[in-house]
Amino acid sequence: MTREECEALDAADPLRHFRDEFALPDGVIYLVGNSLGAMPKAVTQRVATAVNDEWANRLVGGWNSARWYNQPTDLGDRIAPLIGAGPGEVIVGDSTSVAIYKAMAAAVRLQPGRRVILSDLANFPTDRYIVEGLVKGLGGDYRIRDIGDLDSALGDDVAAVLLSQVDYRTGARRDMAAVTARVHAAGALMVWDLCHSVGAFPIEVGEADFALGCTYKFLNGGPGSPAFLYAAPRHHESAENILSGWYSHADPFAFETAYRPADGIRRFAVSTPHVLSGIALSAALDMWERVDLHEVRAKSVALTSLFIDLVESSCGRDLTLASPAASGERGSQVSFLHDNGYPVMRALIDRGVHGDYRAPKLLRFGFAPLYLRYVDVYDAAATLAEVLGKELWRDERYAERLAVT
Ligand SMILES: Cc1ncc(COP(=O)(O)O)c(C=O)c1O
Ligand SMILES: Nc1c(O)cccc1C(=O)C[C@H](N)C(=O)O
Repeated sequence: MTREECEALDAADPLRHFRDEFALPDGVIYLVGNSLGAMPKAVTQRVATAVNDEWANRLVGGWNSARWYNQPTDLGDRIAPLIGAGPGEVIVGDSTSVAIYKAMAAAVRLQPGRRVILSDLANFPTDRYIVEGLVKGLGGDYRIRDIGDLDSALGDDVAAVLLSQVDYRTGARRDMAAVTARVHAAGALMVWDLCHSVGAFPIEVGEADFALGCTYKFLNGGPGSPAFLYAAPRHHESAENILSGWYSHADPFAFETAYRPADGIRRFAVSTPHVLSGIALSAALDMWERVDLHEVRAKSVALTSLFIDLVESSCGRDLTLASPAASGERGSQVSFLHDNGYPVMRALIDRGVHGDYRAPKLLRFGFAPLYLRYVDVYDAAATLAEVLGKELWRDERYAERLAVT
């Protein structure tokens, strides 16, 4: 494909108008929307209003008049359609790690007599660390088993399974419905981490028991924006929130001495919402209400396929594709292996192409269809070919490790 052909694709792109809604620095091709999404311009005004009007003038009254108190469920209801859930099924707050803790604790305690949690060693480390902490906290004879081959790992001792739909390293995408059905057939509950899925393509939570994810990647909620947690309605009455803070109480402002869980999804809240972070997220969700996720998926497949084709034809000898070659098996990212992945990525970023590096050898590129153009993909592949072809990464400046990679 030529650059002119990419320009023609951009001109015909049904999502092209969304790019103007983002603040993007000049000269940057941003391929890290799978880590921290770009900022929707509308956030500036929305946060300014929240601070200067709602906080400054309404003071504590803002909990009622600005609906800060309702933010966890208001935002949850707006995220629900993005994951195929309904109103009253999603709550927003805390971080993904905290949501994992709550979901896994609830799932395990719904399964008396089963003591094994299946966890994927390749999952993002926090998922694993949180489950290890939970097992210690629960005491008794709870234990973790690595998934490896799912069918052999499933048995009548398995209480719950935790998996990411999209692998953070390779971008490989699992079939949620098929996996959930296999887990249920073995009598276990299914908990999905949707961090790398939400906003990247349409999701159907379907029969899943719990699902959670962050809002700062493809949803563009901003650094540290709150996480979401879905609980299937069939569990609302019986599941327990291990972090039984006052926001999960049936009547928080009754200040009762005894804990009584709220009905519905509110029982999975914990405490005071991070209101300003939620406000930034709400501005991003205003935009998502106008987005067709099927168009997002179609463009994501086209962008990732184009990038793979261009990179393999220009510098295929230097790199090994770590993502699935079949587009149906990928999320919205492409990863390549290179022995000197870290300095290669630093050299790329220095030339305006922002991807990220995951130890030990991975170059990772995320494709956010709302603000990326086909020409960006073309130019990014050309810059990568130049960095590799001229060995521009062999510069001592690129060896220094930054704290966040
Ligand atoms: C799959 C996955 N789970 C969880 C997290 C992060 O969790 P938290 O938002 O709690 O830092 C990330 C990325 O940071 C992730 O990629
Ligand atoms: N959550 C992050 C952070 O607090 C600092 C830097 C990066 C992140 C990320 O989100 C990384 C991302 N989950 C990953 O897939 O590697």
